[in-house]
Amino acid sequence: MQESYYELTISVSSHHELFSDFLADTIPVGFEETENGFIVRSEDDLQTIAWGVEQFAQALSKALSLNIECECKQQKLKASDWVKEYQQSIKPIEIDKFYIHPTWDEPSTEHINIEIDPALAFGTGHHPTTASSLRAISKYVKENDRVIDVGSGSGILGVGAIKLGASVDACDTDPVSVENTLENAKLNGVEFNRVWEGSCSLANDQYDVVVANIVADVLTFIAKDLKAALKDSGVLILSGILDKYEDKVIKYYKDMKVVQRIAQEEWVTIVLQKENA
Ligand SMILES: C[S@@+](CC[C@H](N)C(=O)[O-])C[C@H]1O[C@@H](n2cnc3c(N)ncnc32)[C@H](O)[C@@H]1O
Repeated sequence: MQESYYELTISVSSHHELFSDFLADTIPVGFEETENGFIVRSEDDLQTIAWGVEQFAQALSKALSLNIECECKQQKLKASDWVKEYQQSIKPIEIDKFYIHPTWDEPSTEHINIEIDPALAFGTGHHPTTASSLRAISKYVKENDRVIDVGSGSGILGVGAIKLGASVDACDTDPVSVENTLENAKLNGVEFNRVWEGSCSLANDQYDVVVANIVADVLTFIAKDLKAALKDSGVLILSGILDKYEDKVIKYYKDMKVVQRIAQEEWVTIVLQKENA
């Protein structure tokens, strides 16, 4: 990593969108949009870009017969180790039976450890929806259970269930998440029974525990599939629900009984069973 980098701050008095299009079309690096302009950062000197932006502002002012003010200021800044700073911000977290720790931290001797590489994907256990799903898994998943993690993301929930002795399938509509699920399983020295790209409509089994930490709307769209994947005695864990949408989601599961509700911040996780279970 270089010891310093250049930061170009561009302020424009109007026509923000046209400047944004110009930058997107002409500069080889990304940029940040601010309230009155843009910030460009690069390890290379950005004077040429500053010159180009000023020329564009002049041409635009002329074409529109307006006075569009544009100021470009470049500074050379000392680079800090962003990766290290980010890593230090991710702390291990204890969730009931589980201890979720980044690869660079020591495991616990008293918990079931889940190792995570936060560079991989969503799902470090720090988000309330993941944390409360893990609480529910900790309580309801038993040894030899068949479990499916629908919307597996990093695979953290499925990995937790495998470590409790379950045989676990996982699926996600996002191919990158599918890869991350497999990578995190490897990192934790465990194996999923089956992992696929897509949703639980492609499951060819019924499960003792179905867990889906997705958003409220999706939980309503796939309600039928989630219920079909559940054994009669099974437990369905729904998470990713903002409390304001809880009633809306529950309407799609009114043939089931709520056996537990876990609220954390503005999020709720609902645990359901079939009425006759
Ligand atoms: C909020 S993340 C949860 C990740 C992980 N299970 C956790 O608890 O941290 C939701 C995941 O659901 C996936 N997803 C969205 N819609 C889906 C669907 N219909 N079926 C399966 N997965 C879906 C997304 O790609 C995303 O990876």
